[in-house]
Amino acid sequence: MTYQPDKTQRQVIDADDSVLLVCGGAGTGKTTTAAAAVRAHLERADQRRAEKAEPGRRTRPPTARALFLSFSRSSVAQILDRTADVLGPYLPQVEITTFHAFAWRLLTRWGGAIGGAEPAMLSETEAKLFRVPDTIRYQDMLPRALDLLKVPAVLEHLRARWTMIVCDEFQDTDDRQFELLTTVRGDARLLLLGDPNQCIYSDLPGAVGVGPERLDTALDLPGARRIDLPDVSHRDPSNVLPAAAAAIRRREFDHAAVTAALDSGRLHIQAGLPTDQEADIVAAVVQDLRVEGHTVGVFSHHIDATTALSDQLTHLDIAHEVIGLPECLSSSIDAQHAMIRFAGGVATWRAVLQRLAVFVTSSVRGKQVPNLAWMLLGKVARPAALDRRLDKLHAALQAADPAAAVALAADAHAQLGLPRGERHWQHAAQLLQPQVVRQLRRHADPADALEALDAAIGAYRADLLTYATGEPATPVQLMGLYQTKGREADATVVVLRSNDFYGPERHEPFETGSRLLYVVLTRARHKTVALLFGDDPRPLVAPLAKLAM
Ligand SMILES: Nc1ncnc2c1ncn2[C@@H]1O[C@H](COP(=O)(O)OP(=O)(O)OP(=O)(O)O)[C@@H](O)[C@H]1O
Repeated sequence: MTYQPDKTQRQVIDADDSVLLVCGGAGTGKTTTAAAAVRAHLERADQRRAEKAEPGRRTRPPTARALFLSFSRSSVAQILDRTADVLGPYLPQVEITTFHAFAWRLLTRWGGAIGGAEPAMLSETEAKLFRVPDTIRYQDMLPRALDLLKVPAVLEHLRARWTMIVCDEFQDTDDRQFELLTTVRGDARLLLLGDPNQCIYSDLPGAVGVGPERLDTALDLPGARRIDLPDVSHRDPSNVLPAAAAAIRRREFDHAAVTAALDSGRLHIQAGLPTDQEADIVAAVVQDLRVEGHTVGVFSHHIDATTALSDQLTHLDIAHEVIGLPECLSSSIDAQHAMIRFAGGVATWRAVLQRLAVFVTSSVRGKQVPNLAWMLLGKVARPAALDRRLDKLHAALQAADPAAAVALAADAHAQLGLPRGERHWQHAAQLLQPQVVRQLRRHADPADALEALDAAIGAYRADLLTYATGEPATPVQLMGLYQTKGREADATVVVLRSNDFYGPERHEPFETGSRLLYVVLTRARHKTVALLFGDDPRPLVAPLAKLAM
């Protein structure tokens, strides 16, 4: 459907307030309208610029630019996808990024100003396995960026850069993100998009200051005004799914809106499903939805479940993408890259084993390092079969040149019999192959090619870890429940298991957990299938099981 703003959306687009808070339920058009408002702002700035460029004037004011800040890589990818048409020719004047990618960019560009060396990023998995001095972890980025903003020249430069800043999912900003936003802003207009009913990060560890009251903080800023979008979903204009999701958020499971959604088949619930057949059952549902011609979002709580399902879909030949496991993908790239470097004589075998250990650790969930990772690092005895497979890979790589090593590295997951993350490994191979070919073509000396490859991969890796890179749009996308914010698909499959952990809430009304359910149940344009595995559903979702067919 083409975007035709309604009356209230038009007010947002035409507004010129210094701080505008736009609130609305799921699918009411906050993000799309913000893109239209950015375009209108840039058009007005262009017009003023043209007026000032009268004959005789030597200098023109600089081109206006806008910054669009969001939380996750997945939201950024979808914002780009959904707003490209609305922004039209103004797209190049809009920087769309995540808070962490923004902080990382500041640190790499200006970090020297606060006395740091060129920063190197350490992933959470690497931090579990190795101690590396002078590295930055994900959670260090925002505090370090805020330190950097104390340098007057840096702040002055940034404040001159944007005349409008949009913050999507504003209800989930923590204290540091809010400080970053209000500090870099200078005189720029702020457009803040929020929905208190979608505040889902308040119980996450380290989420200081996250809560629906963040919206009041915005209204305390000088010149702030609030506009509420009408409670009409443009995602599902029948409003059947949003109304049912709203009733479920309020824990009114016997509400007429829920019954209507079930009777119309737009909401379909199955419960008591056998846990040991999860991947098969979900894959079959996805296959049926694809046959009906739907794009599908599959939401599940555990990374390990997502990875197993991904492997199952790969075997069924269903094209899909796993969203939000960037560490698993970046560590696949690193491990294969290390193998290519080993074949080129510039990395040790130990480096290959280290990178494999990081990959194995990042493909499982939880704090525990898997035994296989310790085996690869030589801290625990290896079974003879693993030793044999490693020796075979070692010999094959030693005999290969970098071009041949790419194929060996792509095959190494299967050859070594690694238990998880096959899809990521394949994806990494697809990304690496053209890079290696390009660098070998450009540089006659393979050593130069490998050096250029290092630089290209370093940049890509940082993008993945800061959620700056969007994923290709595939018809089936798998993601965690917390990554569903801002997303939409024709149909969604929500996988709920008896052993899922939905945070510290123990009793009704499950305020935060119910907001998560609301987000998850409002992503579909046409149909949502909820699949409950196991006989003992968590209290948060147990009433859904009672509604099962
Ligand atoms: N006026 C409109 N006319 C047609 N389509 C619209 C209109 N407003 C929004 N849409 C479409 O509705 C869908 C939901 O819009 P959008 O993602 O902007 O909503 P949102 O409020 O940001 O949602 P959420 O909070 O659930 O992420 C998008 O596909 C968007 O293109």
